[in-house]
Amino acid sequence: MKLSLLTKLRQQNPIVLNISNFVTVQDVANGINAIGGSPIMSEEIAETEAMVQMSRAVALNLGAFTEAQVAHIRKMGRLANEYGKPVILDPVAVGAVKYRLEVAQRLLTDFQVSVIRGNAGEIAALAEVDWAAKGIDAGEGSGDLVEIAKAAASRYHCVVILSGPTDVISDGKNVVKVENGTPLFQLHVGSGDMLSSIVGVFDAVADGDDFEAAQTACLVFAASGQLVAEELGAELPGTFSMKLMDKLHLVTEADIEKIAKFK
Ligand SMILES: Nc1ncnc2c1ncn2[C@@H]1O[C@H](COP(=O)(O)OP(=O)(O)O)[C@@H](O)[C@H]1O
Ligand SMILES: Cc1ncsc1CCOP(=O)(O)O
Ligand SMILES: [Mg+2]
Repeated sequence: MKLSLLTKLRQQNPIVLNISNFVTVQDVANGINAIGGSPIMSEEIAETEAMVQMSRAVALNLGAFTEAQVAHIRKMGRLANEYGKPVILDPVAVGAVKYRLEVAQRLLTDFQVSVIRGNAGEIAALAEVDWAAKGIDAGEGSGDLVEIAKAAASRYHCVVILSGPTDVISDGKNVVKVENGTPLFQLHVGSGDMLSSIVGVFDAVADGDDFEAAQTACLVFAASGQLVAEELGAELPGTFSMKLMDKLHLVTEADIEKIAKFK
């Protein structure tokens, strides 16, 4: 775990390029901004090369794409590989819709991703493990989360974050579990999307260490939410999302160290 990445990213304010979905785009942009990165979103394929060149990481969210956007996503992924920029993929609802899974799997053969971040239902689908995903949510399953994360990481040759009550992060061999968080995350649509793009901010300054970037982003994000929930002391999803943005901006390495729970 490399908490110093938090200070480093705030000093460097890296640009992170995003393909977002129309549901959570505002949260994702502000989440990147609040933690200390500089977000940019794009919907025009003609500007892809310039966008990738000026960015330090690329976060591709498959939350609500059209067929035309798949070509844009493919071009962005390939250019990111060409220019050596880390790519984060969020495979939203691939466990619930076969078409989405097929598109995600095709994209994963078109370019190399650095990190895949999804919930249990999404990562199980990519690893081809039986699981009953429910829409954008993890759903129900009985598989071993560590084995599922490891299998997906080995299969796609990247780091995998299987998020949930415990975040499981694996590079296919090594595994780290982050146990911080709050169930309030589940009451805010866009928590996962924010995390995926924030992984991009950490990876932008991690000098190629995707595994460290992924772990640290998970810890900072989950611990920030936990701190907000503890301060709130009540189940208030609207206030939670507002205060989460404040906390992402204000949280320090020392605040996180005090409550960090990982192994
Ligand atoms: N029940 C929970 N308890 C603690 N943290 C949680 C819980 N559910 C989700 N989280 C946290 O919420 C964030 C988003 O993860 P997740 O809900 O799995 O993504 P998605 O929104 O894509 O389904 C992660 O930081 C994760 O650790
Ligand atoms: C509701 C919804 N529908 C398509 S994408 C999306 C948002 C998913 O956000 P998250 O996975 O972060 O909860
Ligand atoms: Mg999600």
